[in-house]
Amino acid sequence: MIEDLMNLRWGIPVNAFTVPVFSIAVLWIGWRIWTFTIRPWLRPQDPVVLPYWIPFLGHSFAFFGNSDELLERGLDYVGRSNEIFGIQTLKRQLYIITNPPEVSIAFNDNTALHFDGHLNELLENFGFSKEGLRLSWHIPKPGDWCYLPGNEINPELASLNRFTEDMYRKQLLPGEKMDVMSRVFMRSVFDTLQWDKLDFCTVESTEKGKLLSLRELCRYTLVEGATQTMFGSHLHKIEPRIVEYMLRYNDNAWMVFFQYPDFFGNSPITEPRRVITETLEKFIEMPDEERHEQAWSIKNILAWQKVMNIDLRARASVLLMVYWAANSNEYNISFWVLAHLLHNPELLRMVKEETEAAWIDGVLDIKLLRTNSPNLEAIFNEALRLNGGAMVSRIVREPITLGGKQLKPGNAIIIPARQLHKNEKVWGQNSGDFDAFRFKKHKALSRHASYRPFGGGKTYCPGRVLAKEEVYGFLATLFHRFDLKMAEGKGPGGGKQVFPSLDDSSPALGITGPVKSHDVLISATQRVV
Ligand code: HEM
Repeated sequence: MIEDLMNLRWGIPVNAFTVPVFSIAVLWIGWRIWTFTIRPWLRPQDPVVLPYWIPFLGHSFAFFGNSDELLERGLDYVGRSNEIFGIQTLKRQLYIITNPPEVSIAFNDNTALHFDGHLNELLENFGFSKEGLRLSWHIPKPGDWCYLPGNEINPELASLNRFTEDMYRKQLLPGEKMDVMSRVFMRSVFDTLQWDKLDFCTVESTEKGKLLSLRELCRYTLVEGATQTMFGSHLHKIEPRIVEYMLRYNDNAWMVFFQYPDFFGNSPITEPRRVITETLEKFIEMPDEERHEQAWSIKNILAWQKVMNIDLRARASVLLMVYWAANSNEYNISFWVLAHLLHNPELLRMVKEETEAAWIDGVLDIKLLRTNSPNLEAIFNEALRLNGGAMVSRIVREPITLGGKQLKPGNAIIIPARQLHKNEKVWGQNSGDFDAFRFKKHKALSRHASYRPFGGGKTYCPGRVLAKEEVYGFLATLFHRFDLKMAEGKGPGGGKQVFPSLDDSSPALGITGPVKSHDVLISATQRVV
């Protein structure tokens, strides 16, 4: 029949090459018409799937490349109505949720939409074996090796994963334990930001002052600070270049999250991942009394991991996950806030007034700074809005109808911050522009369902208040010790510097940084304080 169709109908010569090619073409056209025209018409209750060319592979490559562009294409496909649509990856379909009421429902539903399935995948991606995974969910029962009633570490006898979550929440949410972390962080910033120690970000030094790279200034200072809050100086003693490796890890961390294939061990994530994991393993193997600078939560997590007897690699993987969460966003958000301030001297002056007011008799009052800086707060929120690209994910565990669409178990939902933060129906026609006073003029916007820089629901970032203290404290120290302005004549052709662009070349996990070759060069002089 195929031969008849080819020869008689279209006059295509019939041979061993044309018959299979023609058959595949017919099948492919049939698949496209069925999948993207007939089925959506027959099943309007299913989310519309953004059309793709290759069955099974779907949008996998586009998602790993520029996921932002792919999601925007999806929004265009549904007429920017914000109805739920699907994109197909190798593993499963991803339902993209961008309509504020549905976002709120999705964050609050912990039954049909579940984080644990996603956590299992994350743990495996980070290096857990099947056995490690089994042990990490095991709830101690009478008679078990790990059943230690009356123990002070885990009195509720929770599974290791639940215990770990409990530990970092207790450590990070506002209270005395968070304050300890904040103080350690600030001590590190005070130590790093010394005029004679700025080599790590100095591009040029003259008698009049220094030319600094904003990018390097933020990257090193903030990751160094976060490392100290969790591990004190222990990791540095094992691996002096730990901050450099962590930054390289961060630059490519999406490869771990999305299981990007590592061809022949040459992936840019391979070396930093190996070095950090080995460093953490050596840290874990140190006697407890020698790890005296570690954070309270790290000490407890390691103690219960030991009771559960999970393998060393799995123990290090958990630490790496928490270490990554604690340091991967602050340097990028600091970069963007400072880039806006340096490009607008009047904004810089206003913010400096606020940060200077928090220095009382030479001591920085971090609580005063956090709660009493309305301009800085508005600029911080706006920078989070424009550059926050987290894609929160949950696995669909039970059938659920959301926004009139039926979501199928086994697939996943994605709530993409960037698309929520650019929704013109919420943020207006200038949603893509930086408006320094947007959040000052409309205070309720920071609580809007379409504003999610810190995620939401069960995994709502526990470090959000600490993050604010860290970023504000960094800026306050910088402005107190140095006079900074945008360097003149460093732009194209010796002109004004161009505002850096967002790097959207790979899937975003949190605050996205600038394109790698973009920076802001700063003229800095030392202030006499
Ligand atoms: C501007 C800075 C920060 C941003 C934008 C940010 C963003 C986020 C987001 C979007 C999530 C949710 C991820 C998800 O649901 O998949 C999250 C979770 C988390 N964040 Fe942050 N974060 C920041 C700072 C911090 C800091 C400073 C720490 C710790 C010191 C931290 C620790 C965590 C932890 C442990 C989680 C996991 C919570 C859970 O799964 O229960 N974050 N963060």
